[in-house]
Amino acid sequence: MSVVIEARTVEFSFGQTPALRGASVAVEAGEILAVMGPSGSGKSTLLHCLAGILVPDAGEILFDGASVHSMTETERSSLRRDRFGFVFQFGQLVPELTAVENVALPLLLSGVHRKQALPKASAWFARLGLDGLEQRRSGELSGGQAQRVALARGLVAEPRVLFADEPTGALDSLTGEQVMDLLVGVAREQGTTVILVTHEARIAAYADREVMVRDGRVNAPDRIAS
Ligand SMILES: Nc1ncnc2c1ncn2[C@@H]1O[C@H](COP(=O)(O)OP(=O)(O)OP(=O)(O)O)[C@@H](O)[C@H]1O
Repeated sequence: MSVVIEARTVEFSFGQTPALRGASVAVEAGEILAVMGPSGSGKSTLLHCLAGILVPDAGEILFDGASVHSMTETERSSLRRDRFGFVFQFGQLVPELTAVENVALPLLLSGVHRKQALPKASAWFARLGLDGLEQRRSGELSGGQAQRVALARGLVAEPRVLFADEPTGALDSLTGEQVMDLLVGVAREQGTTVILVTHEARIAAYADREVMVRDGRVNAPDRIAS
C-alpha cells in the first residue's frame, strides 16, 4: 500500500492558541482513518491542514509525495476542487439550489458542462436511497436526507480523499449509522481514502484504523504494519 496523504510534524496556532504541536499521520490509499480525541484537541485543525484549507506554521503536508505547502494558492485550490471531497457535520447545502444542483456543484466548478453534470449527479440519488428528491431544496429534506445529499456531493467527482468532519454529528444514531454504511460502502467501491473526524467510538468503528489527537499531537502508530 502507498501513502496518499501525510502530515509531518505539523504545527498550527490560531493567534496565541496553539492547535497543533507537531502532529504527524500518514494515510494509505484506500484507507478509512478515524481521527478521534477530546473536544479542542486539534482534530478539525488537522483535517483542515491535511485538506490544504489551512497552511501549517511549521512541518509539512504531502499529497502523493508532493509538498502542499510549496504549491501556490491556485494550485492548492485546484487540488481541493479536483482531488478532495468534503462532508461536514451540518451538510452545508446551498439553500438556493435544488438537491441535484447541490450534488452537481463540484462537477460544475471543475468545468463539467451542466448537461453532463446533472445526469451524473442524478445517478447518486438512486445509489443513496434518495430517489424522487432531486428537485427539493435543503429546507425540504430531513437531516439524514440532507446529509446523504452532502455525501453524494462529496463523492460525485470521485475524489482521491474524502474529508468528513463529524458527518453524523447532527443525526440520531440510527440515521447516523445509515449514513456511515453508505459512506463506507461507496468509499470502498471507489477506492476512496477517507479521513473521518469523530467523537464517537461507534462511528470510528467503521474505519480501518483509529488515531487519537491529544493536545495537538497524534498519539498512535502512524502506519499500518505491512
Ligand atoms: N477559528 C479559531 N480561532 C481561534 N481558535 C481556534 C479556532 N478554531 C479552533 N481554535 C482552537 O484551536 C484548538 C483546536 O481546535 P479544533 O477545532 O481543531 O479541535 P477539535 O478537536 O476539532 O474540537 P471539537 O471536537 O470540539 O470540534 C482549540 O483550542 C480551539 O479553541
